Amino acid sequence: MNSSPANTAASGTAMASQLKTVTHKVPVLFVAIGIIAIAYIAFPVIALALRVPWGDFSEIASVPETIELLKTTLSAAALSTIIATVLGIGLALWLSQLRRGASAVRLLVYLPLAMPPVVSGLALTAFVGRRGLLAPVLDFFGWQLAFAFPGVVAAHVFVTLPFVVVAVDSALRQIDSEITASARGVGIGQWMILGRITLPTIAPAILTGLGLAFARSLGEFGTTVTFAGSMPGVTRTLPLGIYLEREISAENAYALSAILIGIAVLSLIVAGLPMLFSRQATQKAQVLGFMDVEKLRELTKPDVTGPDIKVTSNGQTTHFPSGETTTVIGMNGSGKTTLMSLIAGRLTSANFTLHDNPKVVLLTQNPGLPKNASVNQAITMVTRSSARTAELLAAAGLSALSDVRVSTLSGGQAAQVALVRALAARPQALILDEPLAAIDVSSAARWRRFLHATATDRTTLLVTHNALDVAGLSHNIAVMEAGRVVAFGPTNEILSVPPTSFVADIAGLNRLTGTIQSIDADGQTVINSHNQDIHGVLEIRTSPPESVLSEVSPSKGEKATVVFSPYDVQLHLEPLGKTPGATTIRGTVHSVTADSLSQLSVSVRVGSELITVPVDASHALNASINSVDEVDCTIDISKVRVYQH
Ligand SMILES: Nc1ncnc2c1ncn2[C@@H]1O[C@H](COP(=O)(O)OP(=O)(O)OP(=O)(O)O)[C@@H](O)[C@H]1O
Repeated sequence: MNSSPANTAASGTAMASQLKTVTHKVPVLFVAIGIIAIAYIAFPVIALALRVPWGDFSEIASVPETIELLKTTLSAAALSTIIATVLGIGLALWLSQLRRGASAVRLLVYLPLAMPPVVSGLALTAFVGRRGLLAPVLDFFGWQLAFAFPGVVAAHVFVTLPFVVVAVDSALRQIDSEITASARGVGIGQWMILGRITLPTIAPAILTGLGLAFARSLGEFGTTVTFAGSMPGVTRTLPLGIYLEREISAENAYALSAILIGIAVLSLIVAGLPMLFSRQATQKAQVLGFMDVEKLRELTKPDVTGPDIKVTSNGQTTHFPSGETTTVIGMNGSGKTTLMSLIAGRLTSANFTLHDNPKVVLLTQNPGLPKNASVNQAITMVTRSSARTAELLAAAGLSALSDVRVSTLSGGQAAQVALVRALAARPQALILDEPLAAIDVSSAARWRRFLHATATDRTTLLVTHNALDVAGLSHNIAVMEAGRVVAFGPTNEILSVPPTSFVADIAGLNRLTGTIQSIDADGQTVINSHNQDIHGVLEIRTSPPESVLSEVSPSKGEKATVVFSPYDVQLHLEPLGKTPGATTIRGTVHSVTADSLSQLSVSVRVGSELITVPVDASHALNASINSVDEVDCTIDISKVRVYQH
């Protein structure tokens, strides 16, 4: 049956509506503990509710004394919550960028939570009381805090501030740092990052902090009575009123307590409402369009072509030419990401210099898109024009994603949107770290076509482990090992004379190292590699890349590299005598892997190095190759290339 795009989308929608996350049950023990914990809180509240004289409740609630208590309580709570929220958000934002001393500041901010209320009141008295440290300043301005309403607010701010800081600080610490780093990288200003990315992300935490601060302020007692006293209509809040009423009429005290609990519950509900109504965003299955390579190229071209990227790292200078793509390859941990982060200005080091200052955009494997924004909004933060964003998305074939929330994008969709956003900044230098790894084969092919077409517009550095990227996109290769560029040169030269075994793997070649034993007039050379003599033909390179390989007249005892194709190797399970015209390498079988159902690759260990030999699957099975078997590998001498180090 044919499935049209419309059908596919419709079935995708139907699927999305049926999706539910599987919840994993916790052991019954924890259910029991949870119930005990809830009961521990609920039963005292229920017991209190049973003692409230509900028949007289409205009368008690409406007497002038109660209204007065409520006014003082609510105004102090509202004012102190506003002040604590402003101070708390500012402090938490500062803490989020503080490297040293952040733990000490956190300890200090959380201190009021651990201080006995009376001690907090005494501390405030010592600081801003009538004879406190700041008394001369307060007197100069004619301000009085102690035993006055501002003192109530000051006491409440002191005890509620930690609630806001704890909530906002922990939310800020959970923000993916790549989101803000990549936003800065594509040129989004710090106020826009704050207003459009950071604050919307932490909004639920701000509301939680605000609700907790308000509720805590409603119940504040000890600090207030110690610092501001209990003057009716001025500093006496509801908790103080309840405490005093307890001596006169327990029933009235219970009724006032019910009012206090009611307001506290209401404030927590109001603070939690946005989370209650915020539904988990979902995305319908989308059918993406086709890419218009030329249009996308036109829309993302830098205004001025940038200079070469010239960097000096640990005393070694490397040029990444403008208008070309350089693939940066190397084993895991060889320092590729670190070098790219240094070039993009995300890391600094005393041993690193970037000589020119092109407009660099780095796109890491993490798309770093703001989760709360739609795709359209995320890109418009860069373009500042929704019309241009729409053009970009259309050219990239991603219009269908325009209104989709970033948090609901699939990994491959997010990777493509992140590419569009990086390009929207019209970078002079584009650094891409495995940009196509998450993208499906046909979309990746389109992006490869685009990257190939746009290479002349800028300097492109591409960190990749993918041989297709290297073969299809790369003008030059930089090979990294142990934090250094150990070889740099045109792609075909680096691939034909792999400077490391890692590059040999990518190039699909076998590589062994050794020392030159002899060279005859025809260039026939004998190399001693792992105590074996290997015969080959010496190749003198006419344009050596800036690498470990160089053009010097070779002589006996010098280091050399032997290169040959796996397809030129014959594998023999029985020891061979001398074979005319061929060189023999003895090794042990290291592993056997299946390239396809009909073809296997046998990895043969030669000393500390490995070579690969493709063999017919049926042949290998008949011969039952084992990982410990000794084998002979023969290669036609004319197919063995020898290069001097
Ligand atoms: N020039 C350098 N100076 C100091 N430390 C470095 C340097 N280069 C790399 N490192 C350290 O080596 C580690 C690995 O580096 P990095 O993440 O850059 O490797 P990579 O090649 O990108 O690895 P992968 O392919 O796994 O992503 C990091 O902890 C990094 O801090």
